[in-house]
Parts: sequence; C-alpha cells; structure tokens
Amino acid sequence: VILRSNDCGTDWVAHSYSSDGEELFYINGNVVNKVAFCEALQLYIANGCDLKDYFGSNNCVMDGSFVNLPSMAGRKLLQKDSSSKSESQGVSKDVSPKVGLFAGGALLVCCAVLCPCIYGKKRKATAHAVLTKDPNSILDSASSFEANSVPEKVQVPASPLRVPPSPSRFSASPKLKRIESLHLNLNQIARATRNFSETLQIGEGGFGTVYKAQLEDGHVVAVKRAKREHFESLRTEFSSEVELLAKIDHRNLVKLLGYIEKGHERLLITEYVPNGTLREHLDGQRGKILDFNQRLEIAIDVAHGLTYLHLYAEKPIIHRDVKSSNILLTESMRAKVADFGFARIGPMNSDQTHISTKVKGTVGYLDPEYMKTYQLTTKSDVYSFGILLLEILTGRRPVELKKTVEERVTLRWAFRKFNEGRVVELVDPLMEEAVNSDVLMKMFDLAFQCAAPVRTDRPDMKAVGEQLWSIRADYFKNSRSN
Ligand SMILES: Nc1ncnc2c1ncn2[C@@H]1O[C@H](COP(=O)(O)OP(=O)(O)OP(=O)(O)O)[C@@H](O)[C@H]1O
Repeated sequence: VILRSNDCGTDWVAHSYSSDGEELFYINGNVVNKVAFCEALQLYIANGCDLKDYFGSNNCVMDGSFVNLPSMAGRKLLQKDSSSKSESQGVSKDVSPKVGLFAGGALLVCCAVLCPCIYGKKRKATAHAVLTKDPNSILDSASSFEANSVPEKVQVPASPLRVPPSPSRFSASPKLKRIESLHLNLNQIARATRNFSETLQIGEGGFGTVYKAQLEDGHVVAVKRAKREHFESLRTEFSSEVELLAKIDHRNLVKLLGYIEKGHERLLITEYVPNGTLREHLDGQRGKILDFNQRLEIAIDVAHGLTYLHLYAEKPIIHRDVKSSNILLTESMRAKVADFGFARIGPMNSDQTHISTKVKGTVGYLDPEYMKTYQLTTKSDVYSFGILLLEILTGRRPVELKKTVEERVTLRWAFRKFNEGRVVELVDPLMEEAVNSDVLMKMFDLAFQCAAPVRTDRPDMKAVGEQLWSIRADYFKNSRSN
C-alpha cells in the first residue's frame, strides 16, 4: 500500500508485509517503527492532509486503542523552519523534512459520563446583545432559557485576573505568510463587491454583513463588513490576533486572508465556502438531508480543525464560538470552522492552566465552568463541540424554545433519554437511515464526555478526533456486515 499525500507535498508513506508476515512501515523509503509511522500519519491528518481512508482502517490501532504516543511535540516542531528538522521525534532524521516535523500524542481518554448541568442565559434581543452578568448568578440563569428566540452572543465584564497575552515563543516563522501578502485595499474590495451591492450579500451576522466578492485575479472571497458598534471590540479583541489567525492554514478552518481598517470601514476578507452552514443543512434548507456518514465526517473535520488550533498552530488558539452556524460546508461536504472573531490565544506556558478573560460565545454552547470562573481553556471549545455533536446527531438546536420545559434543553433531554437506553429516539427524525445502536451509543457518549460540566472530565480535542475515527471504523464495519 503506497499512500501519497497530495496535501502535504511529496512525502509518501507506505505499509507492507515482509515475506514472513511481519508488518513493515516506510516513510519516504526508509523503514521506521510503527509508532513513528503512526505519529507521522496522525500529524499528516492533524495538518489537514487527506489520508483518511487509510487512517480509518485501524492500522494505527493497537489492542483496540490508538498507540499511546508522546504528546504535545507537534506544535513545538511545527514552529521550526524546515532547516531544523533534526529535532523530529520518533522519525529518523533522514526521513523527510516534513514528516520529520510531525510528532504528536494520541491519547484515548475515557472519561466517565457525568450528568451534564445546563447553564445559560437567554434574553429577547439581537444576536449580539451584550450582557452584564453576575458570575454568581449562572445557576439561576438556566431557568431563563424560557420564551426566547435565537441564541445570543454573550459578553461579560473582564475578570480582574485578566492576564495579558504572553510574548510569542516562536516569533520567527519565515515559512508563514504575513497578512499583508494579500495586498488588498478598500478600493479593490469596493470594486469586487460592486460597492457592497445587496445582490452580493450572502449573509448577515451579529458582526456585520457578509458579501461574496470576486477579486481582479478571479479569486472568489467572502468579505465581512463590520457594523460600527463592533469597531471597538475588533480593535481590542481581534486585530492584535489577526496576524496570528492569518498564518493559520488548515483545510478545516476558514482561511483569513486579510483585514482592512480604513476610515469608517472595517473589513475581514476570508476564504469563500460555497455550500452554506451546517445549521442550514440540518434544517433542510439546502436540499438533501445529511446522512449519517456525512454527519460523522463533518464532526471529524471540525475535530481536526479545532485540534489544529489547540495544538499545532503557532500558539494555542481557543475559538470560543464553535456552533453549527459557524461551520461552513464545501460542495463536497467537507466542513470548515469559520468566524474567529472571538478567538483568543490560550495558555502559553505549561504551568499556566488557563487564561482569565471576559466570557464570550453563544448561549447554549458556552462552557459552564468558564462562565462561572472566567477561566478560559481549550476545553471550553471541547464543551461547545459536545453541544455541536448533539446538534449533528439530533438535528436539534441546543435550546429548542418551542418544546416543553422538560425537552427544551437538548443536552438535558438527550442525557435523560440516553440513560433510559432510548438512544434511537434521539436521532434526527429527518435522517431516515437506521444506524447501528452501538455506534449511536458511542457518538452520544462522546458528546456527553465533551459536554461534561467540569473541564477536567472532558477529553481534549485530539482524543475526540481519535474516538470519532474509531466510531467511523465501527460504522463501516457494521454497514459492510448488513
Ligand atoms: N467565508 C464564508 N463563505 C461563505 N459564506 C459565508 C462565509 N462567512 C459567512 N458566510 C455566510 O454569512 C452568514 C453570516 O456569517 P457571520 O459569520 O457574519 O454570522 P453568523 O456566524 O451567522 O452569526 P454571528 O456572527 O452573529 O454568530 C453565515 O451564516 C454564512 O451563510
């Protein structure tokens, strides 16, 4: 089996058997051990390379769980310029510059499923209402989900513990593009959007209006034009991190291409993703209803995008607004995580467990521990991912306002049914396919692990991706045997 990586340049990996049946693993023609081979594969995948079919075939699974590898090496190594390849871990030095950079952990975390507690606050308001919030009143707020409409974004005052961003550990990254590389100016964008013509509007969010624009070189991009009330938060919260976000390049993350700040205009230019949001697909607004396999693939894509942000970006990045309307789909139904408006750099030192910051995000997806303590970690994204996974499986929104009180909060409703063994009843009724109940149990179990009320009970995003891969393998095994 020779596997070429299209997305990761010319490196290739291969797997075969010797004449006496022993497994052999190669990276660029060099024999390596299985651990090094699997590390390389995992990091290929974490970097957005397309080796899924191979990886899904369980070649990197030993005794039912992924090989246990040293964790956290990947990000450190990704910062190095390609000349410093000798620091690769587990892969022999002369293997490949790129594969040499790949190393990472794969820890299958099996957390107990804890009864999820729901915290939230809802008010009739526009999507971006700013709330002033007493951190002690979070528990009370659960009941105020009643009688309201769309999820709203939340901001609360900063905690006095707020820590200023630490200086970059890896300031020089010569390989990475700088944001200026797009060289766009306001006039070009005005032309490309035909002066922000209504006919080119593709969406409206709390942040502003989104346009589809064709640049002079033919590239189609999305342009987000900020509303004036967000100028201040753009300046303080976002522009300092724009450069960092612009360096991120992963197939499951919407690429930020540029940011223009001039006069009364604040524009974000991003990759254009043509096939609508995950929420629109779940609502049946985009034609064919997603089948189970597509839902599983979307969950895996999102897990990969978030793993990249948490572990492999130049600095750990916390998205803070993971939700179905921020997942965009391509024509081939690949998912990309969008909307980095709230993204923050996470803890930089190993002795720092969290950063303290304002609570931001969308009600229904917000980590209750972060809401209570203002302590933000990558596990807040894991919580939101858990809620998203429930949405993907059930088709429901995190809060279903038209349902009875007992059924209103999807996490509570699903957890109760799950514990009663009624998992099949949880599945999106629009999806007609009958999915094996063991596979469903594992998916829901994973969603509840992610949405555990305490962050230490949640797996990290990398482990979530691995569990999804293993569920995918089970799903295919079951589909084949039926
Ligand atoms: N890069 C993109 N490519 C294609 N369509 C996009 C892109 N970004 C946004 N859109 C479209 O524009 C809509 C509004 O996006 P935006 O991110 O501003 O708001 P939102 O995420 O829906 O809401 P909010 O930001 O208030 O949470 C999206 O729902 C989507 O349909």
